[in-house]
Amino acid sequence: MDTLSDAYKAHPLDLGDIIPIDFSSSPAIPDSHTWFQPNDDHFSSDDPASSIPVIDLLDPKAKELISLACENWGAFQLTNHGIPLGVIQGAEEEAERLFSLPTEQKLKALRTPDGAAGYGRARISPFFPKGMWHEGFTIIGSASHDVKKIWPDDHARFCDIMEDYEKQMKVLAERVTEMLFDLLNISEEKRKWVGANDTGTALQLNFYPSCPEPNRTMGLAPHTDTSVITVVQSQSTGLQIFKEGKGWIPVHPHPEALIVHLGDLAHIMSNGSFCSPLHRVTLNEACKRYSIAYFYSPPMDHVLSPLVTGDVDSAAQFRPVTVKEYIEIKAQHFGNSLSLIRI
Ligand SMILES: O=C(O)CCC(=O)C(=O)O
Ligand SMILES: [Fe+2]
Repeated sequence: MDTLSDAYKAHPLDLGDIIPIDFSSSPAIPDSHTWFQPNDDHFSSDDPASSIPVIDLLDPKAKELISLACENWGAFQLTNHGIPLGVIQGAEEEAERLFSLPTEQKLKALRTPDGAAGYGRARISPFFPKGMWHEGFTIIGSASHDVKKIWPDDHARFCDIMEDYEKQMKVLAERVTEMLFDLLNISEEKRKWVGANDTGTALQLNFYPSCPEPNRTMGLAPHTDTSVITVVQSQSTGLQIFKEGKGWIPVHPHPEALIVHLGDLAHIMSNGSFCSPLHRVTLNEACKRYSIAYFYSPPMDHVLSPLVTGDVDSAAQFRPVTVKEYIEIKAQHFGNSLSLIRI
């Protein structure tokens, strides 16, 4: 069975697109990381009332509210999600412990040019002319192979905490995915993979160092996720979601919520009725920011075919593709990928 790592093998990156700069020794923004000039107007105004909805998973109307959020935003914040606070905080503390290490130590676990797991720049970096104020660490399956290189004698704590975090995220992701599939009337046959052990999951730890001139650079550049759903934890502001006609809308993290985004695979499966939102991360002068994203997708050989109802209007918008094929298209064509499979 192919894995997520196999899907990336055909598109190796340059080392320059993998190695982050040493942010601790960058008192100013270097030209390589300058996205905007001081007077550029690129941040939208902030109206907290018109951001993504906060939905209580135990609300009897949760399914309907999720349906509306998926149509309007492709994202929502979820409370009463069942993941203990200790698990969330424990994972964030381990992410912080890892990213606080000296650069030489983190570079021991640098991602290989054709690999998907390990330490490095965001995988979307080659599609942008400028670097991002960000470091990432990707875990696919067990973290121990990479973490042993960083902490030869002390990797068990990190690995155990991340493994437990992933297990709990999987249960939540399955629950939310089943709700989405109920809403879309997806058949038993097409949802058999939910709950299986060979799903295409990945855990992405993100670190955004504090930044001397936050308005001139970028934390994470605009992108859509490839997953069916992504569950993100972060207690800090910075995430923004693009809303057609309104611009970039900040997400104000609810202290007890996790953020759920739909990815391109959900957009394809729903035949475009649910959207995979463009999102980005901005920076802060005073605070560092951490986030952990759990990507949940079907197995690589699963065929995605858009849901088509009996309506004349609902002819399939996308040709059928396997998950692996779509990930390979995205690794090469990034933001144009959906249009490349459009019928
Ligand atoms: O840091 C965040 O809040 C979002 C991270 C994200 O979008 C990603 O890892 O794909
Ligand atoms: Fe994302």
